[in-house]
Amino acid sequence: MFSERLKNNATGILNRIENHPFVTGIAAGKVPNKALVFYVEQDFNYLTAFAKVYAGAIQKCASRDDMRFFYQQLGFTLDDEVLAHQIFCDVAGEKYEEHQRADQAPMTYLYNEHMYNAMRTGDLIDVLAALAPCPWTYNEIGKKMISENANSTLNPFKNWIEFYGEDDSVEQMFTMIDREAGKYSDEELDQVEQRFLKSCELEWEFWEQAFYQKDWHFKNSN
Ligand SMILES: Cc1ncc(CN)c(N)n1
Repeated sequence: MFSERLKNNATGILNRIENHPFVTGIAAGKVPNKALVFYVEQDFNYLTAFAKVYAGAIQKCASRDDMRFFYQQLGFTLDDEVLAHQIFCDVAGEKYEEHQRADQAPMTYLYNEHMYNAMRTGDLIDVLAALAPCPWTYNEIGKKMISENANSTLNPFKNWIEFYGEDDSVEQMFTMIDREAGKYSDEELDQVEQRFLKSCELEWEFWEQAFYQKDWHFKNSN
């Protein structure tokens, strides 16, 4: 299966994500407030772009079933994922409403443009490959934390861990990717794989950016 190849070739990156200090901090129930706030501000921006790419994907669908999947996921991104941001804000003692207008930091810009590029220039499989690492890596992170009992009632991130660890909707994306893959040559599938791996790398970059609050170097220089 093509999706197995994608996942296998991303194992190294997934491992680095699972061991990133932001992510191990969630499992341990301790993440610096500055990192949580930077994450929420950037993720609000990222999820807005993500929702627009889901909307773009609908235009590339041949069936109503595929359209419905993206439509439902669009609702999840716009409405349900608010919960994950709210948890981070609660832990940091911040009001969520005050963190929804930040400019894009460099990696948010890069990740958003990477997804938009797939939507503008690619087929359905390209869009799926660029989007799937978002739900995939979070589901893997959450499942691992649950398997290690990091979701105890003592952990303030318990609901965050269960929210992502129990959302396996990405499996439908991998099923669609496998169905679509049959239509493409080996060379074309190599390109699809590159889109997937770049998104996986950008997932790691996104944690890194928030943990160290990496912004544009010359943002406040004039
Ligand atoms: C950057 C990023 N990647 C993934 C997710 C989980 N949907 C997220 N909220 N933000």
